[in-house]
Amino acid sequence: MSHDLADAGPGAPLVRADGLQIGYRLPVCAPVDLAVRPGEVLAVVGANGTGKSTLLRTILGHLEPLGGRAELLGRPVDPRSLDVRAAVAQDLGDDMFFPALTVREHLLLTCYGHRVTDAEEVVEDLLEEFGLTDRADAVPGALSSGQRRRLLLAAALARPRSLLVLDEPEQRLDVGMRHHLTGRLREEREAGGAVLLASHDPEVVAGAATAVLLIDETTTRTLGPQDGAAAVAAL
Ligand SMILES: Nc1ncnc2c1ncn2[C@@H]1O[C@H](COP(=O)(O)OP(=O)(O)OP(=O)(O)O)[C@@H](O)[C@H]1O
Repeated sequence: MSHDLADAGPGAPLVRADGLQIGYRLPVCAPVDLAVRPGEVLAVVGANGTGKSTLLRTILGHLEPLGGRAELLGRPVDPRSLDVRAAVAQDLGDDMFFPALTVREHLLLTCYGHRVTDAEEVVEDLLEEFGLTDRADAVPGALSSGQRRRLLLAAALARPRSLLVLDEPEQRLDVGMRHHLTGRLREEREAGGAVLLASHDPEVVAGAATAVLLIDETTTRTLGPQDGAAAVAAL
């Protein structure tokens, strides 16, 4: 799963923010400090509209920071960098597909693009894991919303990565698949991967996170997984 990092030494944060101000001309929340190292899962939580998606997009370089600093792989964020694209898998929940490619072809394309050996086997396993085997020859337009979400997750997991960034991956999943996702994220960290995710799901937070960042307009707080899950449940 893991990809060698050019500059980051062992245990160095794969993603880091210092006094990072995020928003659209005006900040949407308090400045953010965070670091995610190999083997850590940081869950960003907060009420609707507090800026979780904005934070992930800024850290990935899709949005410019309003102030402060963000780093990926120990360097200022550059989403075009080959190292970043090779090391960072992401699923931000956007239904972005090639309309004429099937489910299986999307996953194979992802594997080929990232030089996955035994791509066919990897893809068949992911189809099975995410309950998509029966839909492998369907095009995205013919899928249900939940099936499209599972395809996005499967695609993020089909490729090698050192850092996985997920925006509310539990959305549109049934209880069983949310439970599976929790275990999958735990396995990711146990294998030395790093995960940064936004979540509204107490089970995902309690079961997978190693730390929780609670954000709102005026403050940010770092909590343990159990307190973080309780904070999510109380939102
Ligand atoms: N493209 C945009 N231009 C201007 N404002 C935006 C844009 N996208 C989001 N916002 C605003 O920024 C704030 C933070 O939105 P964001 O989507 O980051 O919140 P969130 O915490 O992810 O919310 P949710 O839990 O509902 O997904 C909200 O007030 C939102 O309306």
